[in-house]
Amino acid sequence: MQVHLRQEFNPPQTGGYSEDMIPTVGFNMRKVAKGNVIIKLWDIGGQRRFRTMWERYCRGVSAILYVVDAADKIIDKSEALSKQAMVDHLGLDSIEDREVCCYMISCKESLNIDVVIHWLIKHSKTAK
Ligand SMILES: Nc1nc2c(ncn2[C@@H]2O[C@H](COP(=O)(O)OP(=O)(O)OP(=O)(O)O)[C@@H](O)[C@H]2O)c(=O)[nH]1
Ligand SMILES: [Mg+2]
Repeated sequence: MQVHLRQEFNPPQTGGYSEDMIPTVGFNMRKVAKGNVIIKLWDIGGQRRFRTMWERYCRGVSAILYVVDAADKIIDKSEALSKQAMVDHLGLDSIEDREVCCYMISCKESLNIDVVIHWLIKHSKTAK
């Protein structure tokens, strides 16, 4: 899943939505309210056949968020890749033209999700 964040000041959409545990086809868009900030998230399909459309969704966004399965091993499972191993595998230390950070998260355990949201808000264009 790729989440592209764009900060806006539109009112949030009301009403609930269902979360499907199926691969993303095309994209999903959600607006999430956090304090007085509205975060507009674009969830883009990660399958190879969708990757040509990624660039289109990156224009003008505040942040690009890659959710990487720790080499098919997930943080809430004992065999997960360590954070440093993940950073090394992705070559994140060599990126110099933009701010990059890596968090180990678990959607299942709601681990570090709030930290990621806080980072996104702090680094959004209009927040500076
Ligand atoms: N244990 C565990 N499983 C997870 C976690 N997050 C997602 N999963 C599982 O991983 C599988 C894939 O999750 P998705 O959210 O569909 O993956 P995705 O990256 O959005 O995939 P695409 O939509 O194809 O890009 C599902 O079976 C989820 O239940 C997590 O934090 N822990
Ligand atoms: Mg998905």
